[in-house]
Amino acid sequence: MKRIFLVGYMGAGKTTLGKLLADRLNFEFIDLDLYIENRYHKTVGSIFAEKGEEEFRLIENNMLHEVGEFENVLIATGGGTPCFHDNMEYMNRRGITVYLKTTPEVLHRRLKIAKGKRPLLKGKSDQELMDFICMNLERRSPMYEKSVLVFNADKLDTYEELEHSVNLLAELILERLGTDYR
Ligand SMILES: Nc1ncnc2c1ncn2[C@@H]1O[C@H](COP(=O)(O)OP(=O)(O)O)[C@@H](O)[C@H]1O
Ligand SMILES: O=C(O)C1=C[C@@H](OP(=O)(O)O)[C@@H](O)[C@H](O)C1
Ligand SMILES: [Mg+2]
Repeated sequence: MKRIFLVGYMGAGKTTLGKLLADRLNFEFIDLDLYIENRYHKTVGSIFAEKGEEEFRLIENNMLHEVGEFENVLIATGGGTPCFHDNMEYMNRRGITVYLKTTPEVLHRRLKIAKGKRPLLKGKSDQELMDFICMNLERRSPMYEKSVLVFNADKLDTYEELEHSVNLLAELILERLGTDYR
């Protein structure tokens, strides 16, 4: 079953780490948000604004089921993906799920500078952002924790840290896949 799903909160590093990890494992990289944006010719932000979150979650569910049919792919999901519809169960049936786990403090530091293109965070003050992350992460964690693998993704800030994390995670996944792709 050569299909990997990265899950975790916004800012956990699914997109950043995912790209490098896919290269390392020789898997095709798919970012679910980008896949949706290409298909709908709209940004995630404008889908939220024009159709609302409920409609976005239906689109996300449909597109997940589409990419979940592909082989040899590493899919970076959106932070909310595991928390709606049958998505988490579906991913666990279709491949290896990996939870990129991060503390609220690290997420806050990253998202402070990257909240603009995330509709759920837009316009929040620093304090509001911290409160939202803590509350929302607590609610979502039980879904993330259903992943097959859990990986600490707090250290992705420098190139060295990122490379180290990619190496560690690649080892973990290769072990799980039971096949040597190196
Ligand atoms: N090149 C970069 N320069 C500065 N910060 C970055 C860079 N790449 C990622 N980050 C930070 O790390 C966070 C994690 O990025 P991302 O991979 O987009 O997370 P996710 O896909 O899980 O939401 C970003 O929101 C940003 O704060
Ligand atoms: O957590 C969420 O509900 C969302 C996370 C985003 O993806 P990232 O986790 O890549 O930021 C994107 O799918 C959308 O803005 C909603
Ligand atoms: Mg992302």
